[in-house]
Amino acid sequence: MLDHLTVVKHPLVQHKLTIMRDKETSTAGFRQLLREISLLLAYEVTRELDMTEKTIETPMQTMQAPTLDGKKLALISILRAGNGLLDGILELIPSARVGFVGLYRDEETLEPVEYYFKVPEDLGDRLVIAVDPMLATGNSSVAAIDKLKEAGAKNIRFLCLLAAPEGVKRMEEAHPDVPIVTAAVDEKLNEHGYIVPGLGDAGDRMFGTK
Ligand SMILES: O=P(O)(O)OC[C@H]1O[C@H](OP(=O)(O)OP(=O)(O)O)[C@H](O)[C@@H]1O
Ligand SMILES: O=c1cc[nH]c(=O)[nH]1
Ligand SMILES: [Mg+2]
Repeated sequence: MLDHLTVVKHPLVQHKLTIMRDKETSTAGFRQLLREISLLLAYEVTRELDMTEKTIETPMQTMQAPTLDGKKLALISILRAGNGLLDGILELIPSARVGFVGLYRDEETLEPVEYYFKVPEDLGDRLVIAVDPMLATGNSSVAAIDKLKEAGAKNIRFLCLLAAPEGVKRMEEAHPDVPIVTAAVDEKLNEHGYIVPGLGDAGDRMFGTK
């Protein structure tokens, strides 16, 4: 089992995150860095996968070699910012199945509003990795994981870039069975529900919408 919370302290992750936080970093730079960092975070969130062995012929001899066991895993992007993590991880795990949960946060209530849901049918048979760069109040990720469980998912991990302590606590209470992997846990949320020091609105910075 992964720990309930894993903070990835790898120097490359921390260096790239610092550039992403910088408000002078361009949209193109932010998007590229998110892609790069997602590969490193994917390495951590895919620890402890079930393995088996198969017989192969190397050019030298026959051997029993390790290989991943079970069905292909399912990556679930929490739209829209989740797509920034998804693209990089798909380079590493090209055969993964992919689903989408469309949610946006009402700016007044901070409650998630759902607008789309499409996931692979047999989620219950797969390891499910839900991705969203930001875990702030936790309202969006808790709602997305509620929906994934309703759709049958049993073995879920959550990958984000940046978390607030409030969001980590909320996830621990609502979904204690879901390990979280993140690059950093920041100080707190501000009065508008934004992570501080944070990096601003991940979706807007990634897509240049503000
Ligand atoms: O933990 P929470 O308080 O729920 O906040 C986190 C959510 O907010 C952002 O999405 P946003 O609503 O801005 O939508 P977007 O991805 O379309 O920009 C972010 O990508 C998370 O989904
Ligand atoms: O700081 C925050 C909080 C929620 N969503 C974001 O994109 N950033
Ligand atoms: Mg946004």
